[in-house]
Amino acid sequence: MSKFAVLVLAAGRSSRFGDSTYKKPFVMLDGRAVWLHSVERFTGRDDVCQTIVVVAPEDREEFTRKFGANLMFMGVEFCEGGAERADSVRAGLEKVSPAATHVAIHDAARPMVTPGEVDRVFAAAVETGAAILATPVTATLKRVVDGRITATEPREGLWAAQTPQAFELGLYRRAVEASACAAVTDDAQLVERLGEPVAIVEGSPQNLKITTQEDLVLASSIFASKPPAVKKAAQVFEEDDIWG
Ligand SMILES: Nc1ccn([C@@H]2O[C@H](COP(=O)(O)OP(=O)(O)OP(=O)(O)O)[C@@H](O)[C@H]2O)c(=O)n1
Ligand SMILES: C[C@](O)(CO)[C@H](O)COP(=O)(O)O
Repeated sequence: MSKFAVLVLAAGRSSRFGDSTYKKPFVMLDGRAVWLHSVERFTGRDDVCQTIVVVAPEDREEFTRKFGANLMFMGVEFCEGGAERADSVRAGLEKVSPAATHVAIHDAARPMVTPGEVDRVFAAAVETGAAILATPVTATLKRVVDGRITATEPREGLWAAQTPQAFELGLYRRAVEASACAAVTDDAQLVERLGEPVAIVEGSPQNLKITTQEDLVLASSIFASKPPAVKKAAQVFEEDDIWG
């Protein structure tokens, strides 16, 4: 049976999150910290052998003080991330258990991912070696220079990448080793650079990444729009659509 090590990335600067006391992985959403929602999508899965939260060095002390009990109760590990996303991924990779056959990398800032989406992207990664959640681009895309439209870009074939992004572990280690210190904004890019195929698994726009304060409002309204009983029951039974 395939076993996934899951890296939940929470070590960013939240610079687009505006004036907030806490960085976005640590703000409350529907009564729990954003990072906790994300981690809960993976802990307790039979195909997950390890979950590692990656936090910024400057957040380590407060994170362990506030959430140490949660980590211990859930059997979740943590490590310090780096200045760039790829540095945080490398730090997490160094802790991956020898029992793992695959690695999944998930933004802590994407707390709305559903168990069914995780099922599908994990299955695709086992089948193909590399897979990511994504949604087809539906907006009309404009290229803008100095506040003026300079072109309308064709959107045919364009998808917006999400996470989890999941890979056969050996493949991903090769991709990271070959990448030097590439400035990449997602994890699939490193595998693409090897010339290896990465499968797309269609997700939902509800698997939004909390980047700005407005995204937090959107995420809160999605939670609020679901009857608590259904949401709770679904969470207990891990149904595909936990939103009922
Ligand atoms: N060096 C980094 C950069 C990002 N992340 C994580 O990767 C996810 C997606 O990144 P992003 O939304 O860009 O988060 P930030 O980098 O914090 O946001 P910003 O660019 O606004 O500072 C987030 O959960 C973030 O914590 C990380 O672990 N380490
Ligand atoms: C990984 C990602 O969430 C896929 O859309 C996105 O690339 C993260 O980018 P960011 O610049 O770190 O927000």
